[in-house]
Amino acid sequence: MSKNNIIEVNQISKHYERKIALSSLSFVVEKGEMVALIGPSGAGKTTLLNTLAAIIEPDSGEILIDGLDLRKITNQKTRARKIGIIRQQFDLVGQLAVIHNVLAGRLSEWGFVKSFISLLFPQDKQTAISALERVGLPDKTYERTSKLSGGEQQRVALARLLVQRPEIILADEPVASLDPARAEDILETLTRLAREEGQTVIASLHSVEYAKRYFTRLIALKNGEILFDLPVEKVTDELLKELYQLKELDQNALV
Ligand SMILES: Nc1ncnc2c1ncn2[C@@H]1O[C@H](COP(=O)(O)OP(=O)(O)OP(=O)(O)O)[C@@H](O)[C@H]1O
Repeated sequence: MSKNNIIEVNQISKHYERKIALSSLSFVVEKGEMVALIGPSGAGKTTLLNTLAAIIEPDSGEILIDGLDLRKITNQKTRARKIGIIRQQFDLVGQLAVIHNVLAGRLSEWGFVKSFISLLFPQDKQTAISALERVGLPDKTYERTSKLSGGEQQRVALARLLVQRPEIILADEPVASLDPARAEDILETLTRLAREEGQTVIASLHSVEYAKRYFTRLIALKNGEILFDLPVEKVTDELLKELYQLKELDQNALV
C-alpha cells in the first residue's frame, strides 16, 4: 500500500436478506482527496459510508485505514481520531445548548466523567467557540440546538467535526434537507475546512452538479457495484445517463 493511501477497500460485500447492497467493491483513497459518492437511490452509498465508519460490518472483504484493518481499530479514541461521520439526521441532542453538542466531538477523548462535567462547566470552551466561528455561527453558542434551522444544525454538526478533527470525514447526504443556497454554503464550508486541515472527505450526494463543483473525484455506485471511478473532468454525460437509468425490472420482486 502506498504511503499516501489512507483508505484501502478490498472486495467488500454486504447483503440484506436477498438484497445485495454492496458487491465486491474495491478502491483506494489518498490522503487529502475529496471524493463524492453518487448514484441512484438504493445504490449502496449509505451502506458503504456506514461500512467505512465501522457502523456496519461487511459480510466479506476488508477495509484498511492507514494500513490497519478497521476491525482491529477497536479503541474508540483512536477510531474517533481517524474517522468522523456526519449523517443525515446529524445526531445532535436537541435539548442541549449548541456548545455542548459541539463539545461532544471530544466525547471519545474525554470519557464519560469529563464530558458530563462539561455539561455544567463547558471545558475547552474556546475550542468550541472558535469552531462555531469557523462555521459562521458564533452567536448561537448558548442557544438550544432544537431552535436552530436545519442548515444551522448542519453547521453545528460540522463544528463538532472540527473539534473532533478526524483524519477522514465521511458525510452521508450532508445537504439533503437544505435549500440550494444553504446547500452550497455547507459544501463550500465543509470542503474548505477539510482542505485547510488536510483531511480526506468522502461524501454521498444526490446532486451531480454539487458533486462536480466541490469534489475532485466521483465514485458512481449502481446496484451495489462501482460503475465508474473517475476524476471529475473525465465524467461524461453518457456515463451519467447510464448511471441514473431506471434499474432493470427486478424479477425477484415479481415472485
Ligand atoms: N437495514 C436494511 N435492511 C434491509 N435492506 C437494507 C437495509 N439498509 C439498506 N438496505 C437495502 O440495501 C440497498 C442499498 O441501500 P443504501 O441505503 O445503502 O442505498 P443509498 O444509495 O444510500 O440510497 P439513498 O440514496 O436512497 O439513500 C437498498 O436496496 C436498500 O433497500
